[in-house]
Amino acid sequence: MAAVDGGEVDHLAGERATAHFDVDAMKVAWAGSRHAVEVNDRMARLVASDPVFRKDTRTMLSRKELFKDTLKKAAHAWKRIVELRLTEEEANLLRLYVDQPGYVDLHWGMFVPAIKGQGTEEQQKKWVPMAYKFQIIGCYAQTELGHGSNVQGLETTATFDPNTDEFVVHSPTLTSSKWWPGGLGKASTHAVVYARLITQGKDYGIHGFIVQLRSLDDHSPLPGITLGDIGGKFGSGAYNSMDNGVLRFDHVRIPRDQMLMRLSQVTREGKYVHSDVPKQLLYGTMVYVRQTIVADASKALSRAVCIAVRYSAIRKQFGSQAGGPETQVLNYKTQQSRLFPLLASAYAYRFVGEWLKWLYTDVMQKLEAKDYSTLPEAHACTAGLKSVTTSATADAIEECRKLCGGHGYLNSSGLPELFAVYVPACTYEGDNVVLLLQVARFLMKTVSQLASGKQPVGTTAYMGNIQYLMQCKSAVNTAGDWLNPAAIKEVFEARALRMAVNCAQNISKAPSQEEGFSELSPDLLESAVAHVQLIIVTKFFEKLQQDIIGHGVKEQLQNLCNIYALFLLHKHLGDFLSTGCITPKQGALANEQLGRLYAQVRPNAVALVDAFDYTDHYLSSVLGRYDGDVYPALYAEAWKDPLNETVIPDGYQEHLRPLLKQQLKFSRL
Ligand SMILES: CC/C=C\C/C=C\C/C=C\C/C=C\CCC(=O)SCCNC(=O)CCNC(=O)[C@H](O)C(C)(C)COP(=O)(O)OP(=O)(O)OC[C@H]1O[C@@H](n2cnc3c(N)ncnc32)[C@H](O)[C@@H]1OP(=O)(O)O
Ligand SMILES: Cc1cc2nc3c(=O)[nH]c(=O)nc-3n(C[C@H](O)[C@H](O)[C@H](O)COP(=O)(O)OP(=O)(O)OC[C@H]3O[C@@H](n4cnc5c(N)ncnc54)[C@H](O)[C@@H]3O)c2cc1C
Repeated sequence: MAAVDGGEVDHLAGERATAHFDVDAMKVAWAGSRHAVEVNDRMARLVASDPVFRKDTRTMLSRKELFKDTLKKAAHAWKRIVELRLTEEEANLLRLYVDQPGYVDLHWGMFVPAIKGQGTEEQQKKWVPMAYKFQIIGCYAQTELGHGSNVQGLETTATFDPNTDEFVVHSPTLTSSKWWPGGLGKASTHAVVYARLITQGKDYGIHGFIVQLRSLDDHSPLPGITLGDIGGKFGSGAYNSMDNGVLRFDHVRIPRDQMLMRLSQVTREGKYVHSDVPKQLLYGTMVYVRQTIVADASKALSRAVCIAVRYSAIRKQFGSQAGGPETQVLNYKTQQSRLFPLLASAYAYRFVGEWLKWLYTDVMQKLEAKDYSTLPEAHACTAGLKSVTTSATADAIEECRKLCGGHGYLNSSGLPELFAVYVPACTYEGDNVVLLLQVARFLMKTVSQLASGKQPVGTTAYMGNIQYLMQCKSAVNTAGDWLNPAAIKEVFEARALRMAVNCAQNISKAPSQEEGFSELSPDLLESAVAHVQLIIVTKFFEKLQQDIIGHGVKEQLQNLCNIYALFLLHKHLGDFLSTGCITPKQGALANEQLGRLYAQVRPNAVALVDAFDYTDHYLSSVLGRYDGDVYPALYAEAWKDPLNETVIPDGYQEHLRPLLKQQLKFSRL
């Protein structure tokens, strides 16, 4: 302890020695089970030890080279999966650790789930085995040039022709061109295409269809199909490994049985039949993927935090008055107050992601049994958590870059690429604002039902306690009182409920519900965020109720949970004060407690990021190296840049030399 506080520990081995808990046990808490630690570790090492999966020069490749490299890695990964007879769990992890966005993400992440979720048993029997063997490659073609968020506004048509028992898929306008689907541009042979179903002259709205795009012999586009890549995207390397595509149909015919018919069918005669299920199940693939994106948020955030914590323990600046050692930047209170809430958030998102996976599985089981009652909550939770965790993670990666000073801006830090790959998560699978408005709509409905005596359940159950929560006052008296989970939960519940009720009351004053909702939408966003943050805090507390084994592990998690909650309270102090949930004095006490908690995390910080168990290959950061040997690595990395291949740069003879040797002088000189 003294060594850390005194700034004498200048390498990561010393940092690890100061930890007050069993890191291996924390690895189990983080991964979910001992089995999960073992399989993660094995797959990460398998990837790290394979030269085909190297990624250290990735940011120096041209777009074409990068794309070819992605095809090579995907094919090699598949070869290893088959050769080693990996299980589905192992194969998913192997792909995760390859860590290069590519068509396989959409093939496994959306195309297969769409067929499984929306196809009949017969359709699944036909298509899923082909997809599982990679005899076909699929993508998810929903978004168009003119519409992404407004799914009901899509323009592509699929018109049934009873004469031939086929659908005619067509892009009637430029804006109906499919635009964005990952894997579509160059790799996919098939797509699940979302189009307006028209039969017997009537438009029945959006439905999914399996459409073959390219020849299985030579990969050329099939007749009537125009397709390609939509062009370079944000950042060098990064998401440019993905072939997001454009696709147009010119009266392309597909057999009737390629309409995904689990939810609704078109008969041989062209009659439209809708099963007895909610129409929203059409959006089921998006709900599934949003749930996986929450788990991905904790991965991305923990990577960035791991880099920033390790480097902050190595980096020293100032602090030496008499020629003594300088201070590790991790010892600066400002560095701690910026970094430790992000560390806590990584753990919080990990646990809420675990819970969301459980919720999703539970809802799916209920749907199988034709119980659709929990669907709205599943939608609100996946949409809200996707939105809050991805926005916070994107901001946090950028904050970690700044926390690493100048070196964080180098590609070799790993942070610019991580940010560029991650930031579209705020947009894809539902723009974060659009999704929060869905949560707000759900909250307004729940509030309006309170008057009728309907008891809310699940994550809105707290709203049933309206009499108390609308008028309660926090009893916190000392900074230490903020360590009581009940005190924290109460103010988070009161804040979320009061914000929702305020919005509902203001909406009711508007000429119409719709106008009120539109006018109040900025407030509704904040109300939705408050509700989602309550969910994350609550699930962290619930995690602490579980059987957590290992010396000191629970204590560390308790600290992180309190940091997460009190940091939010501090950040959104305006909400808590304006709704009268706490007093300014109580706000100040929360901040005081936060400072104490940071001091407790400090000696454990490096061990807490070690518990993520990331290989140096996966982190791909000279700043985040496990051994902390940062400077030689930074120095060596610079010499790998193509610009350093020659001492004299290309262009010297044409452009630099003439300039330096010029005879022309400005007349005024
Ligand atoms: C590298 C990672 C590896 C693996 C993982 C793999 C893949 C993921 C990784 C990367 C992702 C890469 C690419 C992303 C792919 C995409 O982006 S696909 C395209 C995604 N597009 C969207 O998300 C569009 C967003 N828009 C919508 O979801 C909807 O259109 C809308 C909800 C915003 C609005 O729809 P409307 O039909 O107009 O709805 P409404 O009138 O507002 O609501 C009607 C009622 O339906 C309820 N509802 C809406 N959505 C759902 C849903 N999903 N589930 C259940 N219920 C839903 C809504 O609440 C309303 O209910 P009421 O009771 O109030 O009537
Ligand atoms: C990297 C990447 C990969 C993608 N992959 C796929 C894929 O594989 N398949 C696929 O089908 N699609 C894919 N998409 C498309 C993606 O799903 C859409 O871009 C996303 O759903 C957002 O829709 P939009 O582009 O229409 O945004 P818009 O809705 O046009 O958003 C523009 C702005 O308008 C605001 N806005 C929109 N509606 C409202 C409203 N009702 N109230 C208030 N504000 C509003 C938004 O907040 C935003 O600020 C991908 C996108 C990206 C960036």
